[in-house]
Amino acid sequence: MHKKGLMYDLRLIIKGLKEIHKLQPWVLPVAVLESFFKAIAPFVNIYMSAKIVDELINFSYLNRLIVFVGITIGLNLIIYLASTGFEHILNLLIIIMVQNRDMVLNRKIIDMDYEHIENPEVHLLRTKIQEAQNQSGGGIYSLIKYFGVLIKCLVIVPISLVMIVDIFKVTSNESSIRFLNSNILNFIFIILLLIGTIYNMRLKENSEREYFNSLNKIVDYNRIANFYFEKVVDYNSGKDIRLYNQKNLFNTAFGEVIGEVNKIADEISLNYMKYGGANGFISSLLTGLIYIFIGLKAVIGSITIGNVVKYTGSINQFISSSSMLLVTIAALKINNQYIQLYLDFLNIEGKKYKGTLPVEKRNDDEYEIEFRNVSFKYPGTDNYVLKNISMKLNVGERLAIVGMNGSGKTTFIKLLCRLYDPDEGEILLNGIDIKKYDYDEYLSLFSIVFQDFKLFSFSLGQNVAASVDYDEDKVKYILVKAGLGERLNNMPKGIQTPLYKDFDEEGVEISGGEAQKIALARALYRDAPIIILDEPTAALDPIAEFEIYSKFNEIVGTKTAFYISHRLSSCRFCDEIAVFHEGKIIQKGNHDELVEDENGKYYELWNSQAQYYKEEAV
Ligand SMILES: Nc1ncnc2c1ncn2[C@@H]1O[C@H](COP(=O)(O)OP(=O)(O)OP(=O)(O)O)[C@@H](O)[C@H]1O
Repeated sequence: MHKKGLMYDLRLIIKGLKEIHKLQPWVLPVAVLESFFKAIAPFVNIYMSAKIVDELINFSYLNRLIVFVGITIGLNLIIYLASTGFEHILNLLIIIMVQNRDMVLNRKIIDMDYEHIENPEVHLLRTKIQEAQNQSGGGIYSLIKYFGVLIKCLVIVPISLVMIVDIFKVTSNESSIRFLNSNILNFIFIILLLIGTIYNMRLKENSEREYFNSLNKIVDYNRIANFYFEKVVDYNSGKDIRLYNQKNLFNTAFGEVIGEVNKIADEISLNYMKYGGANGFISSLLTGLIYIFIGLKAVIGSITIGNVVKYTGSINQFISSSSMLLVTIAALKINNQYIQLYLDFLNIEGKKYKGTLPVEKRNDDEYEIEFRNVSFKYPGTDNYVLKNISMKLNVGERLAIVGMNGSGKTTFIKLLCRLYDPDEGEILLNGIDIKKYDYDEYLSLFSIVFQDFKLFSFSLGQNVAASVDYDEDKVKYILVKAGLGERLNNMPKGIQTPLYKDFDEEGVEISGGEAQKIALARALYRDAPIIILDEPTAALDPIAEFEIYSKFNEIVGTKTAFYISHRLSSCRFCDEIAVFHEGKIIQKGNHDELVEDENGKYYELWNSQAQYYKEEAV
């Protein structure tokens, strides 16, 4: 929880401005210049109009009049050119700043420790930032906008005060007009003006606060609505929605959210009517008051007619800018919550210990891996998913990991490739704790196919090589090896064919089994010394599965291999099988040894599957 208060708000605004400066160093100076020129523009006209009117009334020299008109036109032109020029530059810079901001956020996610990616709180934080941006530009974008308005108000308020101050000078003591030219009238005017202005400011501030609060609520509902929308348009969810007739479920949930959003939209309109009406009324009173006061001063001759223009214009500028100043401060305070989200996200720290030790490059692929008393529970949970795991995998060996759903097999692999670090115990590579190795070098030892692998809407070749540039012959060779030769021949652009139709109409849709073969090919292309396959054949047809198994030794070669599967028959070719149960390794050995232990879990699992095959065969 962050401590709130004036200093907190100020500090946050400064931090936000520093971020803006990092994203695009020219945005702030250009915003200041743009606001400055916009702020002084009305005063040039107010001041020069007063001069021209006075000159017209006391007409003496045409030349002077021409000079005043010339100066007015000239200054207007310069200020117009400067302010529109800076406005254009600023808009361009803001576009660049926004792109850089998105890049910073995306890079942060890509570089983040994996455990943060799986953390729903981090996900929620990122979604909230995105929603605030989509909804109202909340965050960095709004900060630069409000900053510009703030500068403009901060320039206008003192200038207007300087321009007004003369009106309060008492110039004559003539008894008939003494009251009209007295400090008492000035005092009454100032008090009425202040009361009206402050009241109007409060009204505007309240109105904006309520508006922002309502927007804030909409951000939350929009997040939910977007979730449903994404699911509805996603063709993968489309099947389930239709087949299980979940249309009503979605329509009702969507309808409820839209209903809530509409309620808030009504609130906003009501709020505008309520505050807008009151604000308009007070503003009219104030304008009347100003004209009466200045008119009286003109009637008694204490100010010139030209100055009537100057004072009314300046007072109006003062009133509108001072209330805008307050509104902007309120808006900045509200925007601070989004700035805080942005900073919180950027400040998510990597907890992973990053070692520096280079991994020994071995031509013989002699890498030995040992788990020593490893225990682990997922962050934010209390249950150990792995308990006191100890095992050693010798060079070139194939280890099969079997066990019931949720017994910890995938988690074991996640620890091995340091997506998480163990809470207790250590994992060793050639006798050294894997944390000590340079992380990227360590990861380059592994070719992994997870069961929930993802392919992307790039070309087939780029998917296999996981890179923009690649060795085409090698990709083709490996695709054939992974059993995708025939499908490749049917692809319109061969390995250049884009996968999926997200970005390219010529993209091809692929089946689950084909996707699995491509994922396998990606692992093989990497040619790392340790290969990990998590349910690599689950989506394959029996023939493809048979082909992969029969080529398994050829595919794996001299590599060390970890192999997770629920099909025990496919684990028989492994040197060792580890049976996981409730986070522990309860049995170890090769198939023949394990199947002999009639009281063991492996025997139970094996028989339940074998029985199924036998029954099928009958
Ligand atoms: N990110 C996570 N956060 C919290 N708990 C998790 C997370 N991922 C997995 N678990 C839990 O850890 C346990 C082990 O999961 P794991 O995926 O390792 O099992 P598995 O043996 O691979 O299962 P399966 O055979 O179904 O793939 C499960 O109870 C699961 O709910």
